[in-house]
Amino acid sequence: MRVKICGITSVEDAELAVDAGADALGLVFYPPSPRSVTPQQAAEIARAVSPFAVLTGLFVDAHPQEVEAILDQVPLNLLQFHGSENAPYCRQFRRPYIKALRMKPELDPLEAMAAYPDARGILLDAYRKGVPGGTGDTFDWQRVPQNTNRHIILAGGLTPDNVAEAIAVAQPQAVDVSGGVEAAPGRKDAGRVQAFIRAARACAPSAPARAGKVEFTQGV
Ligand SMILES: O=C(O)c1ccccc1NCC(=O)[C@H](O)[C@H](O)COP(=O)(O)O
Repeated sequence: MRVKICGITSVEDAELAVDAGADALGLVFYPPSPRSVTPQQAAEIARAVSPFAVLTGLFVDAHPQEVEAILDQVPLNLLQFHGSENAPYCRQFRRPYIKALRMKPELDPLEAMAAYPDARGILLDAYRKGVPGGTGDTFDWQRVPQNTNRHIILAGGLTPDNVAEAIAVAQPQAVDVSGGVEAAPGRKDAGRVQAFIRAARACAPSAPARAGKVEFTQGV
C-alpha cells in the first residue's frame, strides 16, 4: 500500500515522513490553508529530502502563471489539483498529475473520473461545502468504485486507527492523510505518522480487479 503524507510544511516533518516510509509528500500551495507553504519553503524541503520521495505540489484553482512560477522554483514530481480544474487545465503543465474529487453525495465518481483520462491517479476526498481539502472528514468508503482500473488514492479523515478498515472497504491503491497525523495544524506528529504508515502497510494488497499500483512518477 502506497502512502502519501500531505500538508508537509518543514524539512523536519518531510524527513520524519520519509524515514517512516512515506512514498510521497504533499506540499500545499493554497494560502488559506494552515498547511500552506511558500515556494521558498517548498524549495528548502525539496533540497533536503531524499530524491526517492515523490514531491507533490497541491493547487486549488490556481492561475496557471502561479503554477508555472512555482514549477520554476520547486522540482515537483507530481501535481495534485484539488479544485474545479478541468482536464485541459491539468495537462497544460506537461507534468504527471492526480485529480482530487470531493465526494459530494450526488457525485458519480466513475463519471467524474472519466473526465480526466490522462490523470495518473484519482484522489477521492470528503466533501465539505466551502473547504477544498484537509477537512478531517471521512466519507462513505463503500462509494469508492471497484469496477475501475484507475489508480485510486483514498483520502479524507484517515487516521492510524481507521486506515486499515478504510483500505479493507475501499480497496484503494494508495492512501493520503493530512490532519490525522498532525500534532497541530501544519505540524506532524512523528508517532502518528509512523503508526499510520505501519497500519497501512500491514494491509493486504488491493483487489486484483485493479490494473496496478499508483505510479508516483519521478524525475519529470
Ligand atoms: O490539507 C489542506 O489544508 C488542504 C487545503 C486545501 C486543499 C487540499 C488540502 N489538502 C489535500 C490533501 O491531500 C489532504 O491530505 C486530504 O484533503 C485529506 O485531508 P485530511 O482529511 O486532513 O486527512
